Amino acid sequence: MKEVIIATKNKGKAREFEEIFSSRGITVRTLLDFPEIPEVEETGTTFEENAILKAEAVSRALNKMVIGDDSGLMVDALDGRPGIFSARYAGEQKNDENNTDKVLLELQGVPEEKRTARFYCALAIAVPGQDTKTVSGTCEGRILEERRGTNGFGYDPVFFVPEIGRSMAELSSDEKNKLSHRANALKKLDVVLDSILERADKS
Ligand SMILES: O=c1[nH]c(=O)c2ncn([C@@H]3O[C@H](COP(=O)(O)OP(=O)(O)OP(=O)(O)O)[C@@H](O)[C@H]3O)c2[nH]1
Ligand SMILES: [Mg+2]
Repeated sequence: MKEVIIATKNKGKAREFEEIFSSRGITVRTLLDFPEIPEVEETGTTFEENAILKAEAVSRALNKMVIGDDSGLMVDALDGRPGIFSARYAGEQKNDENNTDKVLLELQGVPEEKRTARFYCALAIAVPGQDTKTVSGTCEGRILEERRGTNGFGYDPVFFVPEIGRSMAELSSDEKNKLSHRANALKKLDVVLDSILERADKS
């Protein structure tokens, strides 16, 4: 059985990785399956550094191949914020609801053409005894003035995808998984991942 471990506790991310990998016959496990692994501190200054921290810490703990995902929203009118702080943007009150409210508040009065933004996803793949590799993917869009749709997670309800004319939370999971920052990053990991999984299958 092919299996991939993702170093995440985020249920929204976990679901997307499961959706993407299940169509290829790969089972996904996440930190929700390994509650004994301690929290990894995200002390990096870039998405890539944080993805590496998560992937390597969990790979060391389990002695297995592990993928780390560090991702977030970058709003041009906010000089790229919330960026790597996307999950903790509302400080002590951090959660998807409050983080999104904070972005909407900060963008009050900013006209549509200046509300451009992108989602960014860095993935790190850590394999015992090998150098860790990173890839990244983006998805361009713009921040709406209010929420639209209930699918997805995080900032999805306020992230408008121009090429499709709907918010990310109005897309089905299949639609999101074709164009998201996470999907775009994963495409770049495919070749590496396939060869690792082939080898694991034979051993
Ligand atoms: O609307 C969204 N659609 C997405 O597709 C998406 N991907 C990331 N994000 C935001 O960025 C933070 C990641 O921060 P993050 O990489 O540190 O993850 P996290 O702390 O939630 O979990 P973990 O993987 O670290 O355990 C998340 O919490 C979200 O707020 C997204 N928002
Ligand atoms: Mg995190």
